[in-house]
Amino acid sequence: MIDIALIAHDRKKDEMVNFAIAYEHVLKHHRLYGTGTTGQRIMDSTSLTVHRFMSGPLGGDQQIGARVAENTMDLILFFRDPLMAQPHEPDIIALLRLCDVQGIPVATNVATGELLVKALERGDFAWRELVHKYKPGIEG
Ligand SMILES: O=C(CO)COP(=O)(O)O
Repeated sequence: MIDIALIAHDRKKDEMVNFAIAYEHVLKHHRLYGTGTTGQRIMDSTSLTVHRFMSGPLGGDQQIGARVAENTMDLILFFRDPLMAQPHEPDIIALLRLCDVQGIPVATNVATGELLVKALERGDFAWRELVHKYKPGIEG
């Protein structure tokens, strides 16, 4: 079981909901987190439970970024809108930067998201469970 963050910009939320429906059988075995609206949309359309942080523009990306900085988030699925300026662009860039700092897999579009979830399904994220196990103070 790993910790997965699900985030989608407004024009990508339908895509994220469809993704969550399609891969519910995989996602249901993991701890799920999301920004406020994305998390709610997923819960409205699936039987998944998503721990919701703040909405993105109000700091949700930063809250997830804090988990990444602590090395307690294992996979980020962040379907971004490349054609619409976001008021919280610095928060988004900060989150992606922290993923690179910690070497956390991050998908910024649905195609990459599918590849990572298929990798998750076949056990390629087992190494992250070891990170949880051997990191003091982190739930394992
Ligand atoms: O803005 C977001 C990510 O940057 C997403 O936030 P919401 O899921 O609350 O819409």
